[in-house]
Amino acid sequence: MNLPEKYLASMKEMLGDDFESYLNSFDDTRLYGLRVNNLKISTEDFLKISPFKLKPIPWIENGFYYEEDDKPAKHPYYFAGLYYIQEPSAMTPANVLPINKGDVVFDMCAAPGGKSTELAAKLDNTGLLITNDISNSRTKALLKNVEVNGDNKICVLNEDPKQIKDRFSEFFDKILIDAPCSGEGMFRKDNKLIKAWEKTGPEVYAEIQRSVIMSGAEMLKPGGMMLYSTCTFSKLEDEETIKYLLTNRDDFELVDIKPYEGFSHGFEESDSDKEMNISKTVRIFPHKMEGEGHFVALLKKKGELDPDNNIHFVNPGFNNKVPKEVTDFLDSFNFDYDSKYINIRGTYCYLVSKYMQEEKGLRIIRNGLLLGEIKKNRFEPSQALAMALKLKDYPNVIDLDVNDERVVKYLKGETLDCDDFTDVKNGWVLIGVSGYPLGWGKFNNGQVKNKYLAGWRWM
Ligand SMILES: C[S@@+](CC[C@H](N)C(=O)[O-])C[C@H]1O[C@@H](n2cnc3c(N)ncnc32)[C@H](O)[C@@H]1O
Repeated sequence: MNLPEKYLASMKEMLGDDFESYLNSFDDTRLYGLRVNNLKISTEDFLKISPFKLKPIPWIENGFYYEEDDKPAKHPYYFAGLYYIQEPSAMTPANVLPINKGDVVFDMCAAPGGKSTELAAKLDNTGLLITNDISNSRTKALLKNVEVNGDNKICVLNEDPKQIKDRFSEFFDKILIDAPCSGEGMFRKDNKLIKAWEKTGPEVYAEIQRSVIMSGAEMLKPGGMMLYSTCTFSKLEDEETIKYLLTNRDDFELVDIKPYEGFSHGFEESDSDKEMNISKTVRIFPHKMEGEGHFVALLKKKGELDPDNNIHFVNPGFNNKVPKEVTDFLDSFNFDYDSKYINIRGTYCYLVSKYMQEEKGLRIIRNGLLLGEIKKNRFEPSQALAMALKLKDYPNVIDLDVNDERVVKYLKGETLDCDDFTDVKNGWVLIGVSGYPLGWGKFNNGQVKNKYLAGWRWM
């Protein structure tokens, strides 16, 4: 592997005696990780049904290493949203940021959703998660991932944080900034990032990171917590970004992160670094533990946030009449909703978190859970709604065994013969795999017309 001279020199300076073992780590086998989606399944239950050779990631309760030939992205449970595939050290930020049920949370640089899906699982469909990315094309993958995950108290935005910081001033209880960075920690995993580093190095990213973290500081409530992370080793992008924040905002302080034997401390190089407690930040190095590389800093904004009496902005609700075909459908099964928060936009219906601001002036990719579409006085439930349900909540279900060949046929968009399901009634049917929803079908005398979202099909 050809690493840039300038990069090697900076790593040598940073690591000293450890430099050789860092270089040797490029010969180690690549690490693959998956994180169980506890919104849908407990880690214990997942382990009972997992077909993969898993090994626990010691510092992440719901994280596991898998082996390359396991191919978890080609398994029906992946389509059911039971896990998210993620590099092990990248699981750390969302794991470290403490989330309470009911929190209003902002994931500022979120696409494709690796951190947001875990934050949403911790929220357990309470509160609000605003998940944002500046790149419009990347928000498409973000939306898909939060929908597969089954999240319903979400809003996906496509904004530059600078543009919205005044509007969301002191709005959030928790903020996660997984900043755009030069990606040095991913060099082992992806050679393309080395070329990109040569074109756009730490200096360019450091400027963006300072802007993003300062916007985050304004949007956090006093007493709230903010997590800053990168997947790079550059001090300029890591410790220096935190020092920039702490120098400019004396209402922020670093907080201890639960230790793990493989974690390294951030570099504390001067008296002022010591005063700022820079060593409370955590570095993950691939020669010290089984993770590719990350930097994580947990910060608190001074003040008090009382989890039992936390005041949020509450939206008065939408002033639209919800058509009867929509409420008839939603009332036909076990679904908890307040019709005041159903927003009708054209033919589409959304269930929005009561903590979300008005949409006007925001570049919204999705506000709330897309419930479905009204078509000629009929209601068609959405793929996102199917993913947000539990199979037991819907009365008309075809639950296929994971080894049943009809599961893959369904995911490929094919019509299914299901006359062995004698109890199923004609009409909307929720198709499941071994107890977990995959999507909708229309049952008609033993045949299922496939309603799985075309863009999500198994290829
Ligand atoms: C490291 S990636 C995020 C990965 C994501 N958190 C995950 O775990 O899947 C950084 C993201 O920041 C976005 N980004 C770049 N500049 C930004 C800015 N000024 N504000 C918000 N997002 C930005 C990029 O488009 C990119 O998707």
